[in-house]
Amino acid sequence: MTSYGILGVGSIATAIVTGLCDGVVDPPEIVLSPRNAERAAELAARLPSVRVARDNQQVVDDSDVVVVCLLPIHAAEVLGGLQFRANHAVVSAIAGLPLAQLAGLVAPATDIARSIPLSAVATRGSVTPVFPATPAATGVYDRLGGSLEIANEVAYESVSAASATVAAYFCYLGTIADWLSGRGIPTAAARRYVADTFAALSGELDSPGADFTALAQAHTTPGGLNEQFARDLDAAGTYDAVQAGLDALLARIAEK
Ligand SMILES: NC(=O)C1=CN([C@@H]2O[C@H](COP(=O)(O)OP(=O)(O)OC[C@H]3O[C@@H](n4cnc5c(N)ncnc54)[C@H](OP(=O)(O)O)[C@@H]3O)[C@@H](O)[C@H]2O)C=CC1
Ligand SMILES: O=C(O)[C@@H]1CCC=N1
Repeated sequence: MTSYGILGVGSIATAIVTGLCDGVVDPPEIVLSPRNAERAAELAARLPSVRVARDNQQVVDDSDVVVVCLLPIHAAEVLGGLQFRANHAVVSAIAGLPLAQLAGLVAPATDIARSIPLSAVATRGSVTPVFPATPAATGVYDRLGGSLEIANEVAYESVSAASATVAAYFCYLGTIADWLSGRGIPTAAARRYVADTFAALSGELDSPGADFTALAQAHTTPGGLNEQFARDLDAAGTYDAVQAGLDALLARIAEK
């Protein structure tokens, strides 16, 4: 079975390792980089097929597929200091690091893919965009809820921008909950109400075609409150700001 090495054991690596191993009958062997020792040790203690390497080079030496979960600011320094083999496969989760730059850092390895995992891979509950769809990349993510092949790197970068809208989504929900608690609803109850409301609605996203206009329409009582709120946000430029923010993300991602 393919053995995996993970460089950078933070949030997304924890989700990937958990999804690959937790509750899995025949989990893969995984070796973790030692930095963030507490997190790595916790994973190794909890998951029998996971161990912690003595250094980053041992992660690379002991694995067939190296999954890179480093922060962008650390990538060049860390990867540039490691010796890869020509037969290594590399799967990067680093946002904004293009294939051409990765290739320079992991040479002589040439089997390289980029990917955009979300934390729901921990429960094998989300599909991960990959480019290109190398067997190593689809091999990892097909164990974690599926992989979505993106046609080219330009399109991949747009998907990468779109994937970075999650924190703002929670800020939106938090604003509603805070507004409620500011009006006397106990904070815990306000948060619970907002969370339950949107958790219940998330089932509607499974509708065929995920037509967001139709979904909005289905919740718009003519002359009603939803209609007013959506119109007010539109008039305030909220949706234009979403588009502008996405444009700015893409510009940052595409800046080499
Ligand atoms: N979080 C997410 O939802 C997603 C993240 N990504 C990408 O994944 C990457 C990691 O993000 P995330 O997990 O959130 O970040 P984290 O900061 O949680 O994880 C990065 C980890 O790298 C470790 N690290 C730093 N220097 C070294 C080194 N020299 N050798 C080995 N490990 C090192 C850090 O250790 P220490 O804490 O000790 O500094 C930290 O544990 C980023 O490039 C991000 O763009 C992509 C998709 C989603
Ligand atoms: O916010 C970030 O930078 C990373 C990339 C996509 C999701 N999280």
